[in-house]
Amino acid sequence: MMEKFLQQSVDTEEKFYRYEEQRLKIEDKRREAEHARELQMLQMLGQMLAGISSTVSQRSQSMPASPPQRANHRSYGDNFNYNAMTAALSPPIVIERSFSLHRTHSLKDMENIFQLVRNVIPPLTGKRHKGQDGRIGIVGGCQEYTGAPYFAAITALKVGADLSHVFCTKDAATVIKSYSPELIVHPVLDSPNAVHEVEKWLPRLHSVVIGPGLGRDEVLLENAKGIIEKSKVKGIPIIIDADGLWLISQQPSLIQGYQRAILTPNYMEFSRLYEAMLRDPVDSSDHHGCVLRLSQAMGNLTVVQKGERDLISDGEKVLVCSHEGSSRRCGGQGDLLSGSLGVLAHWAFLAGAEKTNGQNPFLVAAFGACSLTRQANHQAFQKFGRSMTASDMVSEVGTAFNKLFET
Ligand SMILES: NC(=O)C1=CN([C@@H]2O[C@H](COP(=O)(O)OP(=O)(O)OC[C@H]3O[C@@H](n4cnc5c(N)ncnc54)[C@H](O)[C@@H]3O)[C@@H](O)[C@H]2O)[C@@H](O)CC1
Ligand SMILES: Nc1ncnc2c1ncn2[C@@H]1O[C@H](COP(=O)(O)OP(=O)(O)OP(=O)(O)O)[C@@H](O)[C@H]1O
Repeated sequence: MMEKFLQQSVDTEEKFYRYEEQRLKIEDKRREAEHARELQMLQMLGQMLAGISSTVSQRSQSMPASPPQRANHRSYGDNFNYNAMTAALSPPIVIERSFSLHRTHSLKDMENIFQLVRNVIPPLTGKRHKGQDGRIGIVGGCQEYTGAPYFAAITALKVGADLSHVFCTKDAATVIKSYSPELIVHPVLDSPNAVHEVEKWLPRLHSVVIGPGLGRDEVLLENAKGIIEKSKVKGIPIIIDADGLWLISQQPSLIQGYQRAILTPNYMEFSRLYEAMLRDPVDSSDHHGCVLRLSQAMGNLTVVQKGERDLISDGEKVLVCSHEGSSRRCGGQGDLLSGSLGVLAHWAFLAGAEKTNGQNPFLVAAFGACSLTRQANHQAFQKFGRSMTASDMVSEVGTAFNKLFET
């Protein structure tokens, strides 16, 4: 009897989600019509953007041969019309963006690219229902690290996702739940059928963030690997951070060529990946070239090299985000970045290249997430100075978002 009831509940839930997906598609079409005029405006802005500050850089002499994945170039959106021939012949473009709200000369540039970010943000309307604005999964959280998945997951909610799931180990789950009643926490990551347990949820997730607080236990890394493989099969945007990047530096082929992936390495993670892929140490006199080459070697997926300036590349362009943050470098800031990127990547992917005026939607999403993280850092630092922690930044996410994107 109980089993029958449970089965019925599962069936009903499945129906609900199928219905919801249909609703989402209809809603998207409506939004597209609504935004047709905005698009026109954006096209004009895009032309200005191209004219203002694009500089063409030379292809690096030491650039490795293009990996075979370049044949699949630009597969981040089904409707994306990309001329692979043109891409193969054109030199990479480096777009410099040095953004500080206190430097008036850069305000115009900033406005242009921020407008592209704004354009992918779904409008808040009374017609949408729970789940439509994003269901994000965070894969990470173990005995040692419970803060990292929490920061990523709560940030996803504060940016505007409707539901935020954490897939973590059993002993991390109660701790993470106790931080926040808003999160949906699955204590499955160290279970014998972990991949299957997470796979069941994948049809309901719009993006997954793999790595915050994952740790380096071999069983957990193996499970993360299985989850990445299943997510790829479903075409879900994947953000890989922290220990997820450790896994990738051991087995790059796991994600190589999957252009719906975004890697967010910090200094150490970038060096590890770069050496694994390029068999050379990072050239500290050519940061742009390094991020460009790493993205190319990975098959043109998006790489966000975090640091004093965030360098974002898809192997063709390099965006630079040096939006003002602060000198405070407490742990957890990268988790805010990956959580916010989970949401923005979904929004940008859904909106497609049309809404981003032909720019790679994942570049636009990454730029938005970097700016947002740095703005939250800046605001929190204004209040707390040296005592600022990642939790203080989480509290600033809403106002930072409004300041940058809701104006
Ligand atoms: N509260 C939490 O639960 C937190 C957990 N975290 C997790 O901790 C795990 C390990 O992350 P780590 O970043 O420590 O791992 P890494 O092994 O990548 O870092 C190793 C060391 O490199 C150092 N390093 C970082 N940037 C550097 C730079 N620019 N120059 C020189 N050295 C540098 C770090 O201080 C660290 O000691 C991840 O799972 C991560 O998600 C972090 O996200 C921080 C917060
Ligand atoms: N020197 C710096 N100056 C200004 N901002 C920085 C600097 N270094 C990093 N950031 C910003 O901090 C954010 C997180 O980067 P960081 O290098 O701290 O990540 P991380 O080490 O992966 O974080 P975590 O502690 O969550 O693992 C990024 O948005 C980046 O822009």
